[in-house]
Amino acid sequence: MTKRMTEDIKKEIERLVKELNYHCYRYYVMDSPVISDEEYDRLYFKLKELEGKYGIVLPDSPTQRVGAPPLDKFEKVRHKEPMLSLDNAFSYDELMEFDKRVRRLIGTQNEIEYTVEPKYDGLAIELTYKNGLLYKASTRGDGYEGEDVTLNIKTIKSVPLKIEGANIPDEIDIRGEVYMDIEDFERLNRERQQKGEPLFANPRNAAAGSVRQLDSSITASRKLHLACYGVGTVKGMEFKTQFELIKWLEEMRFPIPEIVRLVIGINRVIDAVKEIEEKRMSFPFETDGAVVKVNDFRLQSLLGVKTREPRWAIAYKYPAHQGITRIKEILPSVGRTGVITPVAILEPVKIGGVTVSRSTLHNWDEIERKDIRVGDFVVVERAGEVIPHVVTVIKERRTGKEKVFPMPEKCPVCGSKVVREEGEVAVRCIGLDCPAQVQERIRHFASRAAMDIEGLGEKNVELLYSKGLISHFIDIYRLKKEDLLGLPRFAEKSAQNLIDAIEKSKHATLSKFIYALGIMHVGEYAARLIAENFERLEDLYHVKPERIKEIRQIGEKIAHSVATFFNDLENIKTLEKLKALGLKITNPDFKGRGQMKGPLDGLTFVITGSLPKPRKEIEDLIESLGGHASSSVSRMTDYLVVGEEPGSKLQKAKSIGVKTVSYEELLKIIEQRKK
Ligand SMILES: NC(=O)c1ccc[n+]([C@@H]2O[C@H](COP(=O)([O-])OP(=O)(O)OC[C@H]3O[C@@H](n4cnc5c(N)ncnc54)[C@H](O)[C@@H]3O)[C@@H](O)[C@H]2O)c1
Ligand SMILES: [Zn+2]
Repeated sequence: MTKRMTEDIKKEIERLVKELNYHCYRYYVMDSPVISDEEYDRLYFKLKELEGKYGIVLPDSPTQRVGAPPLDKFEKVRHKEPMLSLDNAFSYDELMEFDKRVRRLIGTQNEIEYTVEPKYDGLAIELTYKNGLLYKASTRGDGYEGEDVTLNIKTIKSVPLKIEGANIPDEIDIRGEVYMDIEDFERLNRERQQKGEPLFANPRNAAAGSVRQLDSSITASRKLHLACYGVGTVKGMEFKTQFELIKWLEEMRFPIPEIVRLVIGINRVIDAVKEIEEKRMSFPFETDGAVVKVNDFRLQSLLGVKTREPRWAIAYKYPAHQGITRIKEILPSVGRTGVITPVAILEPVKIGGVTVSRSTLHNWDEIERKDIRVGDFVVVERAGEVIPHVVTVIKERRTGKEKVFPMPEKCPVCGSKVVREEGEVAVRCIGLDCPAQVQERIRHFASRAAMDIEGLGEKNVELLYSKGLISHFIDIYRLKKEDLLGLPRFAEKSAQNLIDAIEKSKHATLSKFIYALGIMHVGEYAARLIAENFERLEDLYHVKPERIKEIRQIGEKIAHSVATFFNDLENIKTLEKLKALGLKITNPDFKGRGQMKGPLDGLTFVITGSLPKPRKEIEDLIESLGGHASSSVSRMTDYLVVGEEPGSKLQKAKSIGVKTVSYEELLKIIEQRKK
C-alpha cells in the first residue's frame, strides 16, 4: 500500500472517531442524540472494520471504551468492578457463532446453560448496599467511573432502601436498568411540549435525562422503574449462577426483568429470544433486544471480558422501530370524509428492515405543537402495523432554510372552502363533489379488506373517474367490458380480469360490506362486531342508536354514526339498488344477539401467581364476560388477580397503584357486576 493510501485511511479513521465521539457525547452526556441508533451503529461498524483491517486504533476510539466519562456536576463513584457494554448479534447465525465461541473457549462439546432476558432500553445503574442499607447509586459512566445519583434513585419507589432477611450479604453491588414506560414518556413529552421545553427522542433518553440532573424532585415526578439483572462485587455471600441471583433478587423484593428464561443449548436460547420478541409489543416499556448470558458464574469468570464487553454475554437486537431522516416536502391529502391530512414525504429511511418514505403528521395542531417544518430532520417511529409518525424534530440540525407549512385555505384538489369545526382539530374540505373524496370512497369500497376488487386501486379509480365511468361506488356494478376496452392500461385480458373481479365481489360477507360503505368511525373491527349481532343487512335499516350501543365494545360515537347512516333514505335506496345489481350478502359472522355487553366490559385484568383454576381457564372466563386478559401490568390494568407465589407483576402493580384482588374477590366482582 502506498504512503498516500495509508494517510487516507488514517484520516478516515480519525474522522470517524471524531464524529462518533461527538454522537457519544450527545447520547451519553446530553441524553439527546441527533442521529438514529442504526446510523450510529453503521458508522461504528465501519470504524471497527477499518481498525481491524489496518491495525490502527486511536486511543480515544469509541470501540475501546464504554459510554462517556461522568459529568463534573456530579460526585464521581468508582465501580469496584467495571460496568461493561454488551456485544451485539443481529441474526440467529450470530447467536450460534457466539455459542460456538463460548464452547471453544471453555473447551466443551456439551450444551451450555444460558439465561435469556429482555434487554431494557434505559440507563444502567449500580446500587451499593452495605449491611442491607442502600448506600450509593451510580450511573455506568465510562464503565470505571460513574456519577453519584443516590438521591435521585432513592425517589424511585420500587428501589428497596433496605434488604432484609436471613440471607443477606455484608456488601453487594446490584446492577439494573432504570427505565420509563412508553405511556409515561409520551405523557412527559406532551407536558414538555405545552411548556415549550425540548422533547426527549425516546423513553431511554427521557429516563437518563431524569436521573442525570441535580434536582431529585424532578426525578421523583418522572415515574421511573427499575429492573435488576446483575451483580458486581459481593462480600459475605456467594451466588453460583445468574438464575440463582435473579431468584434471590426477587425474594429480596427487587424488581426483576419481566421474563427470565433458563435454558440449555443455543436452540432453546433462540426459542426464548423469539418468545420475548413476540411478547415485547405488549410490554409497557421499550425493549430493544434480548440478553443471553452464560448461567454459571464460574464459567463466566473463565470466559472473562474484553475491553468493552464480557465474553459470556451477548445482546440479540430486535429490528428498530425508530429512525432519523429529513422531511422533503409536506403534502395535504384529502380522505374519503373530506378530512385533509398533512403527510410528510421523507427521504427514504430503513426502519426495522422496512423502507419508510412517508409519515402522517395527523393535523395542523400537531405540526404547530411540534414545530415541524419542511426540511427538518425528524425522529420517525414505526410500530407494528401502525402508520409511521413523527416523534420529534431535531432542531439542532436546522440550517435556517426550513419552511413552515401553513394550513391550506382551499382544498388542494377541488378548490372548495376548507372548514375547521368547533372543538375539532381536523380540517375538512366541504366540496360535495370533491373528486378526492369521491375517489377515496370508491377506492376504499374496492380495497382488499372491504369488497376486495383486484385491479381497482388508486390509479384505475382515478382513470375511470376521469373518464366519467364511475362517480359513486354503485357505478362499479354498472361497468361493462366495452367501457374498459380502449382505455389506457386496459387490453382484452385486463378488462376481462377486472369484470371478473367485480363479479366475484358480489358475494360479500356482511362485515366486509359494512366496512366497505365507509361509514364514519366504522373500521374493520367495528364492522365485524355489528355483523356478529345483526343477521341480515335489512335488519340494520332504521336501526336505533341504542340498539347498536348494546353491542359490547361499541361506544356512543360509532353507534350514532351507524344509526345515522342506516336511517338515511338515500342510503337505503343505494343499498337496495346494489342488491338489484346482483349483490348477494352472506353473514358467516352472525352469532345471535348473545353478544351484548358482559359484566366485565371495558375492564383489563392481569393474573400472577398460581390460582385455584388453570390460568387459561380464568382468562377465558374473563374474556367471555367481556373483560380483557392481558399478560403484563401497566397503567391500563384495572385489576391484578393475585394467586399464590406471585411474580414481579405484584410489585409492579403496587408501584403504579393498580388494584389487586384475590381469585375469590374476582368472582365477587363478577357477581356484583352481573346485577
Ligand atoms: N444515536 C446515537 O447517537 C448513539 C450514540 C452512542 C450510542 N448509541 C447506541 O447505544 C448502543 C450502545 O450503547 P451501550 O454501550 O450502552 O450498549 P447497549 O445499550 O447496546 O447494551 C449494554 C447495556 O444494556 C443494558 N441492559 C439492559 N437490559 C439488560 C439485561 N437484561 N442484562 C444486561 N444488561 C442489560 C445495560 O445497561 C448494559 O450496559 C448502540 O445500540 C448505539 O446505537 C447511539
Ligand atoms: Zn375538495
